[in-house]
Amino acid sequence: MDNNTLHADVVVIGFGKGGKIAAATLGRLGRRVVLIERSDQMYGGTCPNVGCVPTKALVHHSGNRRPDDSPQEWFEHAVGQVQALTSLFRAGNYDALNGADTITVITGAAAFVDSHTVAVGKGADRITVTAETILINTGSAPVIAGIPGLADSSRLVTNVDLIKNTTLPGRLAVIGGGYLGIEFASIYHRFGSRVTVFETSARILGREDDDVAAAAEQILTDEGVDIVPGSTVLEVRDGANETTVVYEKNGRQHTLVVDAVLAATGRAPVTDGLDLEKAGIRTTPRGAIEVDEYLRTSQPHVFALGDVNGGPQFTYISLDDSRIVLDQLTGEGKRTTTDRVAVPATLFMTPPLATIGLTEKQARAAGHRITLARQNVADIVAMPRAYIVEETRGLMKFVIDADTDQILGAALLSVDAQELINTVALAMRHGITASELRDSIYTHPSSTEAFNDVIGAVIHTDDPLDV
Ligand SMILES: Cc1cc2nc3c(=O)[nH]c(=O)nc-3n(C[C@H](O)[C@H](O)[C@H](O)COP(=O)(O)OP(=O)(O)OC[C@H]3O[C@@H](n4cnc5c(N)ncnc54)[C@H](O)[C@@H]3O)c2cc1C
Ligand SMILES: NC(=O)c1ccc[n+]([C@@H]2O[C@H](COP(=O)([O-])OP(=O)(O)OC[C@H]3O[C@@H](n4cnc5c(N)ncnc54)[C@H](O)[C@@H]3O)[C@@H](O)[C@H]2O)c1
Repeated sequence: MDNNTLHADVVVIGFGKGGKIAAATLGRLGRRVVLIERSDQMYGGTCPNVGCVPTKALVHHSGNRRPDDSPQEWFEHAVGQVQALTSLFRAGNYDALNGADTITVITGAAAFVDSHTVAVGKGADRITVTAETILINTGSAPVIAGIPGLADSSRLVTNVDLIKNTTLPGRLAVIGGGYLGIEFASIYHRFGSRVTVFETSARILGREDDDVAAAAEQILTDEGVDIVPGSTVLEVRDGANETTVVYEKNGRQHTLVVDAVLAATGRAPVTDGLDLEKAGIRTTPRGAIEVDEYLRTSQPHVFALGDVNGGPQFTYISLDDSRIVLDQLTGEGKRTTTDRVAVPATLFMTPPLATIGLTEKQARAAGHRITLARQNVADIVAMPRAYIVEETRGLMKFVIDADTDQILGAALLSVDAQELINTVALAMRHGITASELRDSIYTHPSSTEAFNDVIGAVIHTDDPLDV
């Protein structure tokens, strides 16, 4: 074969979490793997380059700014630190794969030629790769809402622009009060931007119970973030030096002048340019690649992993997708997406909001008789750590099945919540009851020992005997 025609056992399209883990594992097992990534700035995918890692590093740096530090200088320094970190991770990701004898990394956008062949590049530079198995791991990209003037605005920014630009926007409008919008609102406010969040729903964080979303909203508004729930952005109008956001709230029209507008209204699977139709690979009405519970597409030798398959958009889900695919390719072929129990999530505002399982609303709708336990962090006597680290804001809430004492769900808006939720997840997965979690021995002073108090702090029960 010439240099422009390769044959591999496995081709991976996209250097995301699931794809790279699958590539590394298969390479170690002696399979010939070709991984194709369209951008030399994206080795390792979204998470280490423009997603989880830089945003959480910015949470860290924004929290360290002292009142007398110049916002612009502090921000520029922070972006520099974050870029150094992401460069390091990017290089590490590239070397880890391309350094292996069995793995070749090609940089360029891949497209299907037929169901066993993908091509990269054009003309004399075109490389064609055929393979028995193909993994698609092309991730997701921001949805730009169809608001007049938004897509063409010179001040429209995405997570990628914000993370890389060293100029701190003086006034930032965030459209969307979900994970991305609230994390950026919290971060940029703490760096010194004047931040306004526009959310169409009656509340930000609409998936959470009202008491939890209200507590998160209160923390943000107390800090000085402006939140405009129940609003509709009608137009984004560029001026010479600034942009005007025109919006409606309670039937009245208002304007806000800003320096940047962040689109945070969701992310859609990336399938553009893949020429899926040439391979006979179907997509869903929402634009995701259609997969079964083993992540096989409509072509059984082609798998789709991570955000592109329309599943929950988290790095650890992409990682778990790779376990399912590897089990198909090298294991017993039993693992499926339906095996997942109690998948936690954390929104990294300050303090973080970590959630798992059913909300109170969902538990009631599902017909459970429930016991509710909830305490404000400031009132949790067993958790002096909150006072030690001077972060006593937030609350912890547990939704417990009154009949079985199993934990149905939890929402922890608290310092260290991103760690605490993993203990709750483990308990839920392994059938550890709420009482057992409450009565366990935890180190002191730690945040986990809050469970000793909170799970006993019953505020409501559906059990008639207890009323
Ligand atoms: C700002 C932000 C913060 C986030 N924070 C968190 C967090 O804290 N925790 C968490 O769990 N999740 C977080 N997420 C979500 C998480 O980043 C994603 O769910 C995860 O990265 C998806 O990984 P993936 O494997 O699907 O693919 P990705 O990591 O998105 O990788 C896909 C890769 O495919 C490449 N590609 C696309 N098309 C082609 C093509 N035709 N040819 C070749 N290559 C192609 C892309 O360039 C990209 O590198 C965050 C997301 C964002 C945007
Ligand atoms: N910490 C994390 O794990 C993390 C952080 C960032 C992003 N993510 C992932 O990325 C995904 C995408 O994040 P996201 O925040 O963009 O999406 P999202 O779905 O979480 O939130 C979008 C929000 O925008 C609102 N909205 C939609 N259209 C609107 C409009 N025209 N005007 C105003 N508001 C509007 C929705 O009601 C919703 O509240 C998340 O769902 C999450 O899976 C994860």
